[in-house]
Amino acid sequence: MSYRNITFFSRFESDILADRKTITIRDQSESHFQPGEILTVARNEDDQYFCHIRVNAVTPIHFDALNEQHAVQENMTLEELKSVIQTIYPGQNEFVVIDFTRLDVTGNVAATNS
Ligand SMILES: CC(=O)Nc1cc[nH]c(=O)n1
Repeated sequence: MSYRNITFFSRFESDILADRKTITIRDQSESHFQPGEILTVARNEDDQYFCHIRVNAVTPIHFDALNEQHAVQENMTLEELKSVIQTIYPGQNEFVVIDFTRLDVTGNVAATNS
């Protein structure tokens, strides 16, 4: 079976593999993912595969509505999160929050609390 792809910057890889990062905030160009969909995850810099994730929810959000809960789910402070998003997407305000669960190599949910 083939899955759609998503990439993350390599600096996020360790947090994703440790289940410390369980959301990603993307612009409209990546708002097409669907709840229940399984995605193949690779590093943005070298396209190296590193895991699969299951999409739990895709929720529109304005930049100004980002809050502490999002920051916790990104394993960042809110200040860091807003800075990261403004750097990746300069001048943009409309995003989606993609809530995801990492899958283990057998395709099962990896974390025990999901
Ligand atoms: C490659 C890329 O855009 N990666 C991003 C963007 C926003 N959030 C995130 O976790 N990763």
